Amino acid sequence: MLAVEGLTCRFGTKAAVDNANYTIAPGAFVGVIGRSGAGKSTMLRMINRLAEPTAGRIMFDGLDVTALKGRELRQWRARSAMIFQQFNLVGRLDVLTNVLMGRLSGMPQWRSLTQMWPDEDRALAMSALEQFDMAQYASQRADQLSGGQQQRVAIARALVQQPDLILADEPIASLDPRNTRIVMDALLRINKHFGITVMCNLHSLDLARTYCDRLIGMSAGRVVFDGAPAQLTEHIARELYDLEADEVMGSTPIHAPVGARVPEYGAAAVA
Ligand SMILES: Nc1ncnc2c1ncn2[C@@H]1O[C@H](COP(=O)(O)OP(=O)(O)OP(=O)(O)O)[C@@H](O)[C@H]1O
Repeated sequence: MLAVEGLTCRFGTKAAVDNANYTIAPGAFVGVIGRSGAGKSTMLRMINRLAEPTAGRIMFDGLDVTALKGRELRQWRARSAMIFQQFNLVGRLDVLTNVLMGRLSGMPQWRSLTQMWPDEDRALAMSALEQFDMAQYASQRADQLSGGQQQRVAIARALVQQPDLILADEPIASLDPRNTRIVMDALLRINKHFGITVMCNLHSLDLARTYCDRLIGMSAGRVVFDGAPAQLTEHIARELYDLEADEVMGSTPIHAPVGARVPEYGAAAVA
């Protein structure tokens, strides 16, 4: 269980996140929504401790995440895998090595320097690539892949960290509609098949409604909505997004049944 208590992050006088309070049960798929600048990235980055809270606490299963330092903080970062809009792969390295990077935190430093990966780690990494139909690209340089493929490699890397929590910061922001769907399906698969909690920042309300079982709506740093997608009325959505409402609510519904559907092995294969 993740518990956020009075969580605040100020940059100068401005509160990017202002007194956020919520709990997230294991296995949830939570969408963090809101217009640009609402504080979504800062919220996720604080949970991973990439951004330092100014006040408040983050608790995870009794662990005070806000107090962690050194090795314990590195362990927490492995348990709360981040996925970024720009994938953050090492372009000149092959796909398999990029995925194996997700195993680094559990490895002695001398071994990580030699890049002599244990067989079981290689097997785990290949299996993660297979989950997202990327195994055939294992020996290819990461920078030769399309954006959607790169993001699937990043998701495979997150998966081999064997995290408790995946924090995805606008993971589809630079993808076309087809790859958006493939990547969101990959996250849904991780969530439903492996039971890993997912928190995902999304600009598109349509996507958030389609994939998430709970939405946290932010505006000017504050949590102004917290509930099931069905509870987010058009009226609240318009308040949340203001002038951006028409843009994010879209005109074409995305036909993916909410919640229960888990993409089959290979469903993401059509890249
Ligand atoms: N390192 C920083 N220094 C100063 N201000 C920052 C910093 N990071 C974020 N902010 C400010 O905090 C506010 C929230 O930013 P944040 O990136 O968390 O919002 P967001 O909802 O993720 O927006 P977007 O969807 O555009 O990424 C913004 O006003 C932003 O300018």
